[in-house]
Amino acid sequence: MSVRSGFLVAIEGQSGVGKSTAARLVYEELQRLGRQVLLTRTPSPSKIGTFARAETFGLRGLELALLVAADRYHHERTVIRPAVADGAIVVCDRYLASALVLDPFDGVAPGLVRTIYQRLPPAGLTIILRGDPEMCAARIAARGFHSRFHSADPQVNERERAAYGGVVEELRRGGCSAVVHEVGSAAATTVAATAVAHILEYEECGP
Ligand SMILES: Nc1ncnc2c1ncn2[C@@H]1O[C@H](COP(=O)(O)OP(=O)(O)O)[C@@H](O)[C@H]1O
Ligand SMILES: Cc1cn([C@H]2C[C@H](O)[C@@H](COP(=O)(O)OP(=O)(O)O)O2)c(=O)[nH]c1=O
Repeated sequence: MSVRSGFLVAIEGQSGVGKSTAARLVYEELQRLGRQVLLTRTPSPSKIGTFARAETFGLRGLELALLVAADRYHHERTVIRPAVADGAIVVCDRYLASALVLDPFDGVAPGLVRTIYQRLPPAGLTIILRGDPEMCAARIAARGFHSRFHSADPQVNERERAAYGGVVEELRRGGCSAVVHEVGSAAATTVAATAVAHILEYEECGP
């Protein structure tokens, strides 16, 4: 049986659904299973990504979308691609789906977003976490706001939830395996265990 080695897994979904928490637990579990694994995120920890993250109140629309896109292209070329080539499973908190969802919310025409990202290599696997908007909004309120994209309004969160659902087929057409996981009221470790199961299944279906 052939097994994939070296691929990118994107963790996506509504604000507050638990992406960062799940990504960290997935990273730890894959390490425990003996995999070579890199945990990262976009906007990335690079200078461009750090600037983009810090400036969601100062920059908006196309300005911010292009900055975030520049960071994604740079991070893919300089960090993700080399790690994948080296055989690592790269777990990335937010990737293409976040742009497809968030940029239009910020007033960038959906067609333009697709054009901007035309040359970005797709993730091998995208795991979209979906949760109850009331629960996600309450978590954001409890965690605090550090971005213009964070809202404690469940209606805003519901819009995000719906928009992520709306890009699943498009990701698949782009060559990415995309799965949706409803987190319900599961503990973070349970959410991560499901994500790991998806990753191991994807790994087995290689190359
Ligand atoms: N399964 C879970 N159950 C309860 N709380 C969670 C769960 N996953 C994450 N959290 C908490 O919810 C908040 C948002 O999680 P986070 O991982 O930052 O979400 P995201 O990255 O999707 O915005 C954090 O305070 C985190 O500790
Ligand atoms: C326009 C745009 C913004 N962002 C913003 C929205 C997020 O608030 C921020 C990422 O910061 P992050 O701290 O990861 O947010 P969250 O806690 O919701 O995961 O970057 C993107 O990730 N992608 C985009 O395409």
